[in-house]
Amino acid sequence: MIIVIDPEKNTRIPFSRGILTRSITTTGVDVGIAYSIATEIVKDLQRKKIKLITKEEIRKITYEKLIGHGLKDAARKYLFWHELRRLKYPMIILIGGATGVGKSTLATELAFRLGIRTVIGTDTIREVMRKMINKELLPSIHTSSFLAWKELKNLPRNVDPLIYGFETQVRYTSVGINAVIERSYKEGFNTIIEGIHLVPGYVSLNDRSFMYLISLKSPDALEARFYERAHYSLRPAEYYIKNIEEIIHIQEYLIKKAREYEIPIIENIELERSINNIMAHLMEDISKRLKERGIKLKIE
Ligand SMILES: Nc1ncnc2c1ncn2[C@@H]1O[C@H](COP(=O)(O)OP(=O)(O)O)[C@@H](O)[C@H]1O
Ligand SMILES: O=C(O)[C@@H](COP(=O)(O)O)OP(=O)(O)O
Repeated sequence: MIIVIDPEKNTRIPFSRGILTRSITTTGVDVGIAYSIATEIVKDLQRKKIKLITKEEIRKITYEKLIGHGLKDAARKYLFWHELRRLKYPMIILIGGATGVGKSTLATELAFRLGIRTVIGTDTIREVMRKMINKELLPSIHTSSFLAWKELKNLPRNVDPLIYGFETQVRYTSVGINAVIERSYKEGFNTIIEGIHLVPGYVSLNDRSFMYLISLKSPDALEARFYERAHYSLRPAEYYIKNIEEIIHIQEYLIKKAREYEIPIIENIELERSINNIMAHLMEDISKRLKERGIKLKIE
């Protein structure tokens, strides 16, 4: 067995090909290729009869292996994410978008790639609020976001009822969301929050938060996602398809808001591409913020 030592933390853990594969996938390299590179590294270590290795040495070997495979860009990205981990740079990643566009799928995959352990859905935050504030007191949070308008009495004149109802639910849910953001910020831990209630202008952004809006413009593709989701969850596709016009109208509103607040919009057609797109944005955004703070990464 090969043991990995971390002289800084004074820890010893068994070498895991899975962990190494995951760290290589942060660069956007296909998981199959990442696995075979990790396997090559293991074989090299075994051939050289290495029993103890430091994390720093693994980093160097992996970087060189990526270069050796002609993956120069991936090698640079690999070093970037490792440097960031060393800097202990906390991130709050916010993934917004209409229902069914793929937010929770992307958030889970992103968490896996970045080794982030906390993923919170705004649906869960809304659910907690529902238990605390009953339907009579706050009807707008006790239904789906696209039906909230039906719960409101005395709708103001000259407003779009659907958007007014949606914004009302968002305004209340944002109280809980912003509390989670503040807590993550204060504690300095990595968090991913995903959900329809993350709306620019309502969600509080700070120097550690990175927001992206996920879209899926084709109604047919969105419909297919609802059927796909119904295979493994109890959320019936028909319920969402019946309301698809409202859902698409909310998506248009979210896209408008994202443009207004300069939030990157990621069209989620293919999962792998969307993830790589978000990772590329993140890398660029983080580098920019580090530069503004006068922090230089070793790789630059
Ligand atoms: N890029 C994608 N390509 C194909 N299917 C996807 C993609 N992203 C998500 N899905 C599927 O679409 C469905 C809805 O995704 P989900 O993550 O639950 O959406 P949301 O959290 O935005 O409501 C899920 O069954 C998911 O597996
Ligand atoms: O309110 C809404 O529009 C959806 C959002 O959920 P996501 O699909 O965005 O997670 O919640 P639901 O009514 O299905 O509990």
